[in-house]
Amino acid sequence: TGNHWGYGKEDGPSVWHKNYPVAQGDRQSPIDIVPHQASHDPSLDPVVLNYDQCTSTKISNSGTSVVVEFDDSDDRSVIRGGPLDNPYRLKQFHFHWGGKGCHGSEHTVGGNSYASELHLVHWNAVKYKTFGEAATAPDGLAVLGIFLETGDDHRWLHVITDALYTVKYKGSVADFKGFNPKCLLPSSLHYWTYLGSLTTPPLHESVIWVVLKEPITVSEKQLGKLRTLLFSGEEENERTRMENNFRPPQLLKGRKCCCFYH
Ligand SMILES: O=C(O)Cc1ccc(OCc2ccccc2)cc1
Ligand SMILES: [Zn+2]
Repeated sequence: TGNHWGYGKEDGPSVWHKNYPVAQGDRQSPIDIVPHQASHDPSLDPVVLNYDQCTSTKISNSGTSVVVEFDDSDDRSVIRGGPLDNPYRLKQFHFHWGGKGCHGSEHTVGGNSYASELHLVHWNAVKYKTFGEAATAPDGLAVLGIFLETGDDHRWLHVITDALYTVKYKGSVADFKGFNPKCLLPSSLHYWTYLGSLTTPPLHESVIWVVLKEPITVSEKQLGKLRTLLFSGEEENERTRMENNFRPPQLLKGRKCCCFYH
């Protein structure tokens, strides 16, 4: 119905352009990051995450991912520095992942994809009044991308995976207070940055991407719990497992990807 989109054959990334023509724009995400072609920009500052006062409010199944929301009524949780001219407020984080044994990150590195990718979505509350307004502005959003690779259990991810049963179906929402995403960060904040877009419709070209080089490690078992979520709602008789909810890399179209070491 209408602008409904998904990750299936009929409604997936290859047909999004029909309802969202910007899908074929000049600054679409994700991209394949080629480390040796990324220019080292000495003017770039370290990225700074102030997540200390950060607490989550709720967890929900958006029908395309699992989303943890935050109270963004003040600057208690912000990302600043790096390529950013202002502090950007944390609004939500969500994941993209593959199917059993298949990789599911959105960005790729030298053509290689990771098992999954975590997106921490922030908005420029200095220049824009609401998230919705920022989401349509060229410098409105800053998304921190963190790769997940499989290995040992992640020490803190179980807090999220243990709550997934409460949001199994599309449209479900549950309380999810007190989770601080700083426990999901890798040890290094070395990053790549480039100008891109939302990786899901409406695909607005409003994202300054900051993609961390160092992945975090989660277990296959923990990733498998993400796949117990459903794309479908409780009322639907079709039960479609939520997996492979990633968009493949898009054309660079002349963009430069910069990198920062500190
Ligand atoms: O991280 C990503 O996948 C990009 C992304 C970031 C934010 C986001 O929020 C949903 C949304 C944004 C703007 C308008 C309507 C809905 C949707 C996608
Ligand atoms: Zn995302």
